[in-house]
Amino acid sequence: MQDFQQVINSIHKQLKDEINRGLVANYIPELSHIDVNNFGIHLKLISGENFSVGDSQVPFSIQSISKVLSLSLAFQLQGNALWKRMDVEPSGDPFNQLSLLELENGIPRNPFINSGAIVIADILVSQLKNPKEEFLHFVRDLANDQTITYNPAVAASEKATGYTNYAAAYLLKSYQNLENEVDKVLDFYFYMCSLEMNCEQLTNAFYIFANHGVCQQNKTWLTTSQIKRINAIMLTCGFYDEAGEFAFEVGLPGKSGVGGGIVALLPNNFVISTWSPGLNPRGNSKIGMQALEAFTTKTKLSIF
Ligand SMILES: NC(=O)CC[C@H](N)C(=O)O
Repeated sequence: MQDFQQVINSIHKQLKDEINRGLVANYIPELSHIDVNNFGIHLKLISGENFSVGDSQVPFSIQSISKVLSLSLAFQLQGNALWKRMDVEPSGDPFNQLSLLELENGIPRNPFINSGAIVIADILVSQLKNPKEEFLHFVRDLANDQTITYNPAVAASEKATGYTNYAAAYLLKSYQNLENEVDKVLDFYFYMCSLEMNCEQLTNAFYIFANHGVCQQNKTWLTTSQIKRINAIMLTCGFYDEAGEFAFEVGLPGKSGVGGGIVALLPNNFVISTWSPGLNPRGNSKIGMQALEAFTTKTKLSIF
């Protein structure tokens, strides 16, 4: 077996002093205080073995990574009916782009751009009695970790400044693709994005995507076919308008968030998470992408 600890140690060492680390997201004021020098990696093999380096135990705002988890819960509850309300095509546009939504009559391109994730939030608000509590329980159970929580200050900060998300939600409403009131749906959406997890917790939560829907506690959460579909959407749409570049450089399905986290996986093999809060111009973690490119190149483990 390869010496995975040595591989991630060397990647961490090589990138930890890189001067150009990208810029911390500041459009959500509460995220702008995060130290750009944080850098952690956690690798979990399908066997359950763990390898960690750097700030892998420090919780951070998972932001758009939560969109994979909300899609999973909505898919579990609604099955294929949810595809009537959104598509599964990459947008090739930034995550908060609105013009496509108008052009395509209120049907979001995919569940990982903001408008698609707002429709998923609407589905969960309709289906669940206490959406915030039940979504949090779902994530905690998936990761087998009851310490995972929301950060209400981050949710409030985004609520106060999230005008583009309000615009997207009103546009969806005008096309009758939002059942609930805009404020109610966005309140849940902002909480969902404010979830805090560390690299290890993320690999635990995403273990099911590498293991046909079955978590480490042997519980089945989604069918093999549903997992296949979610992994396909992660590969084609997981990195906003940089999904092609991520597939080209890294070659794994994955998802990023503006908090600087990335989680990626190789089915039947491993889940890996990185956190480095500096973003490139397209909103993906700069150092995280470089670390994952180095990982799949050094280990020769990618879907290609
Ligand atoms: N890409 C992201 O991580 C964006 C999530 C953020 N909460 C937003 O809606 O803008």
